[in-house]
Amino acid sequence: IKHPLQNKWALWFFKNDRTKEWTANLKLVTSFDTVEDFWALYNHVQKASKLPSGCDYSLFKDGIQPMWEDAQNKDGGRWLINLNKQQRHSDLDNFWLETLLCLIGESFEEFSDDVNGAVVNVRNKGDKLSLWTRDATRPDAIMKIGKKLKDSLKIPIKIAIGFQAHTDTMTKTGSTARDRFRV
Ligand SMILES: CN(C)c1nc(=O)c2c([nH]1)N([C@@H]1O[C@H](COP(=O)(O)OP(=O)(O)O)[C@@H](O)[C@H]1O)CN2C
Repeated sequence: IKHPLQNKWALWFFKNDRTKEWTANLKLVTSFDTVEDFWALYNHVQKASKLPSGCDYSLFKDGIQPMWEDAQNKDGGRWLINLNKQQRHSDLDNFWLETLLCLIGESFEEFSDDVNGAVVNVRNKGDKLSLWTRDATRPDAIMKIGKKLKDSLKIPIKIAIGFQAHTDTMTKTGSTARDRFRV
């Protein structure tokens, strides 16, 4: 028999078609709840580093849509990791796989229930990887999750990553919303 995961997860794909509105470009690929089905899917789809610019992958718990407006995301936020252009070759795919394994492996332990999913944005200006949590007012959960993510991706201590509330990101004017937390 297959090895069951603690949660059921859904992989979403976003392809930037400027003639359509944002939500129309977001498609559910499939969901899975066993280790074997995760690997079958992971080995089947294109690597993030090979996607055209403007595309995203999202992996979210089944029932949560990878958008701010979802009831389970609206009060939350994201740990955001900005990659430089060289990192598309050196780190992007490893970081994304490591993040996927943290999600399906419930690596955030007692705070795994705060984790809703993760997004990788493939962009010419620099790729981004983010981990979305459900409540931006839970510093203990958010800080533990951020530290664990940073450790798992082996991001150097001196490189700071920030957590932004989705309400700030939605209404931001500049490039990135303000950090509520930093590790
Ligand atoms: C329901 N709804 C419309 C809606 N709901 C959403 O949840 C949501 C959006 N819209 N997003 C739209 O994409 C633009 C690029 O964001 P980006 O994160 O791809 O980053 P870049 O600017 O392409 O680097 C955002 O500015 C926003 O327009 C992004 N987003 C998450």
